[in-house]
Amino acid sequence: MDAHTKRRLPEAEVNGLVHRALGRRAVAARELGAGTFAALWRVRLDDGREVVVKLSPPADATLLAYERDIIRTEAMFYPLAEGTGVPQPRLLHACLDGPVPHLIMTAVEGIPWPEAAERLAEEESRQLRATLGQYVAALHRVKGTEFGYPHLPGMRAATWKEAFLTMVDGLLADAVRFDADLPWPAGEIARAVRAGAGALDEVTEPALVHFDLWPGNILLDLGRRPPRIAALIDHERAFWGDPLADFVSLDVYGRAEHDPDLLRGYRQAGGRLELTEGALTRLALYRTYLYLIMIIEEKPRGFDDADRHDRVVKGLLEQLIR
Ligand SMILES: Nc1ncnc2c1ncn2[C@@H]1O[C@H](COP(=O)(O)OP(=O)(O)OP(=O)(O)O)[C@@H](O)[C@H]1O
Repeated sequence: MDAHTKRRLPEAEVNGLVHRALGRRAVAARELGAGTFAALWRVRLDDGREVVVKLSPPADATLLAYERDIIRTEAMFYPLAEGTGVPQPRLLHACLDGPVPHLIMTAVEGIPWPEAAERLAEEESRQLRATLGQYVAALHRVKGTEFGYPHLPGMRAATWKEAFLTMVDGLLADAVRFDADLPWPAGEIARAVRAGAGALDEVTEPALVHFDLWPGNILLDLGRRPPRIAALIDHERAFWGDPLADFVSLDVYGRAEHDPDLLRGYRQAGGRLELTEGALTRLALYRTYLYLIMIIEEKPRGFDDADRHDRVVKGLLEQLIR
C-alpha cells in the first residue's frame, strides 16, 4: 500500500540529509515498507549506529487540514515525553523548514505488537497491556497551556470544547473537499457532534494525548523474557486534550476502556478513568472523530476501498451517531 503522501527521495539524497545532520556517512540504507503516511528509511552509519529518517510528505501532497506541517507535532512530542519514563526513539535531529522537512531518530530494536502477538503467552500479553497502561498514564501527566493541535494555531483554543469542535469542523470541510463517502451528510454529523458537546466542558486541563496508540505503533522486544515494550512510536497525531481520547486509539475497533489489564496499569500509575455518562459521551465523540479521519483520509492518500476496513468503519460511525 503506497500512499500519495509518501515522499519519493533517492537513496543518495536520504544519505545526504543524514550526513549533513549527523556528520556521518551511510553504509547501508533501505526504505521501510510499513507506514501509510510518511516515507521512512533505516540507515546504518559508518560508526555502526542505526537511525531512522522520517520524511514529511512532499509540498504538493494532498493532505487533510490537520495533517499540514504535522511533523512539527512529532518533533515537539519527543522532548515532552522524555522525562516521563515512556520508552521512545531518541530524536537526533529535526529539520522542520526547507525543501525536505524530516526527523532523524535512533532505530529501535523491536517488532510491532501485531507481528509479535502470536509469540506471546497470555500472561505476557496481560503484563504488557498493564505496562502500556502505565506509560499512557505517564504521558497524560504532561500538561499544556492550550487545547488542540500544537502545530496548527487555527486549531487551538482556550477550551477543549472549542478546540474539539474546530477539529471536527476541519475534518468535515475536508470531507466535502474530497467528496468523501460519509454514511451521513456532513451537516448532520456536525449537528450530532454538537448535541453531545456539552460533555467536553468536563475537561478543564490540556493533557498530552498521543491518539495513535494502536498496537502497530508499539514496538516489542522479544529478545528477553519477559518481553518488554521497546518503544512507542509515531507521535505525529498528538494533541492537547482529554486523556480519555487515547482509549479510542488504543483499540480502534474495540473498547480499550474495558480492558482490565490496561486499566490496572493506568490506574496504578495515577491515571483516572471513570465511565460516567459524560465520559461515555466523550468516548463516542472521539470515536466519531477517529472514524471520520479513517474514512476521509482514503481519497487523498490514494487508497482504494478494498484496501481498508471502509465498510466496517462506516458501520461503526453510523451506530455512534444514529
Ligand atoms: N525509530 C524506529 N525504529 C525502528 N522502526 C521504526 C522506527 N520508526 C518507525 N519504524 C517502523 O516504521 C513503521 C512506520 O513508522 P511510522 O508509524 O512512524 O510511520 P507513519 O507513516 O506515520 O505510520 P502510520 O501509517 O501509522 O501513520 C513502524 O511501524 C515501524 O515498523
